[in-house]
Amino acid sequence: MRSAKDFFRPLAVGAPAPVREVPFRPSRMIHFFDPGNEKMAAKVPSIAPQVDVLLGNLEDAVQADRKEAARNGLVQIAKATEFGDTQLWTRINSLDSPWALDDLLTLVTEIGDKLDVIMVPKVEGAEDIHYVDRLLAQLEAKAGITRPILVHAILETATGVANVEEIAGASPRMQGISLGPADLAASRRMKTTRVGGGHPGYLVREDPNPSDSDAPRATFQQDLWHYTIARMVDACAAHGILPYYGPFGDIRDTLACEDQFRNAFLLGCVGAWSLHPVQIAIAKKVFSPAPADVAWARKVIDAMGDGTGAVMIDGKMQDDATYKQCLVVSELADTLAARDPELAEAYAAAEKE
Ligand SMILES: CC(C)(COP(=O)(O)OP(=O)(O)OC[C@H]1O[C@@H](n2cnc3c(N)ncnc32)[C@H](O)[C@@H]1OP(=O)(O)O)[C@@H](O)C(=O)NCCC(=O)NCCSC(=O)C[C@H](O)C(=O)O
Ligand SMILES: [Mg+2]
Repeated sequence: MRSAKDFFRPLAVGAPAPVREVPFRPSRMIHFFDPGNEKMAAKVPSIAPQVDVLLGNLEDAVQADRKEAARNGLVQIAKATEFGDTQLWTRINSLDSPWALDDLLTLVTEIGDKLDVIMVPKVEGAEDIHYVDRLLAQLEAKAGITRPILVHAILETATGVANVEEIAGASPRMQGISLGPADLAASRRMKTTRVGGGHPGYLVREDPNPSDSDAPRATFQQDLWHYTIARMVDACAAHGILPYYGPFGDIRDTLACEDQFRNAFLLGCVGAWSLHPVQIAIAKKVFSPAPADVAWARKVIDAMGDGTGAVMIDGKMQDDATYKQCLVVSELADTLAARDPELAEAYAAAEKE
């Protein structure tokens, strides 16, 4: 067994030192595109400034005979594009596929200095992260990369969910985890045929009316993903990494997409995937705290002084714990406002009201 003291030592001679804390950079939307698709690739220069993260997807949704085109397309795009503050991520093929090794070999040696995070699909346990961790260190050393590339796992098998805590803590490279509801549904043998979102059949029904057994009984649709997201959020928080809702496949149902994203935001997620340009604005809106909430949080922080004790504000009791919640909202708002001048203005205006 390796000593805990070795955790922050490079795994290969010449590789950069691992990070001690995951940098919190805005990542409200991880925008997926297929780098081998000419139409999507042509949109990269205009989409990059609108999104927090641009992700060149090499895995599912890229046809088997287009895998190399996608990989090479990403190399070309990364070399030709100046991304500014926007992060560049990729999703490699799954570790048991014929493409994963070449994905890593090519991307790290060709564009490793531009890649912030590598998303690894279908992660089942710490051993998958350990494999990627060592290989990345060797490739970083070979390519002369000076800052470590971080790793993001997708939670999309029943085994992965069972092992989510060990995955979250498997390496200092771990940046975050996303829910992969489509593969997870298949892995669990759920009887859905969707990518994320709810299902009208997954519901709770109101009790019968004792005085009128024929009276209609209301039903309430439940969230299929609540358990998994809550578990993922706890695992991520315990290990200081970031949780994300994954994809919402019904592109036209922007309202339900917004609801799913908001549930995830309220439960602790910092972002979601956007699969189509129309989902970018939804994620931006949902994963940026509302100006009124930020103004309230700042009012509580100002009133609470050193954050201890109890006070009443507008009829509501505030104490150390609400102070801490308000710090979460206010600090997130500060980070996002530093990237987004419109948001900064909206927060400043709400504070004056
Ligand atoms: C979902 C799509 C296939 C829809 O594409 P399309 O039918 O072309 O949509 P539109 O006609 O509305 O597109 C309008 C224009 O916008 C471009 N476009 C579309 N999507 C993107 C994008 N993501 N980035 C950039 N540009 C985009 C179109 O090319 C049109 O251009 P033009 O004709 O010039 O105006 C498509 O959106 C798509 O493929 N999206 C990505 C899908 C994807 O990445 N899927 C994988 C992630 S989800 C997953 O893997 C499941 C998960 O792992 C799990 O297990 O849960
Ligand atoms: Mg998947």
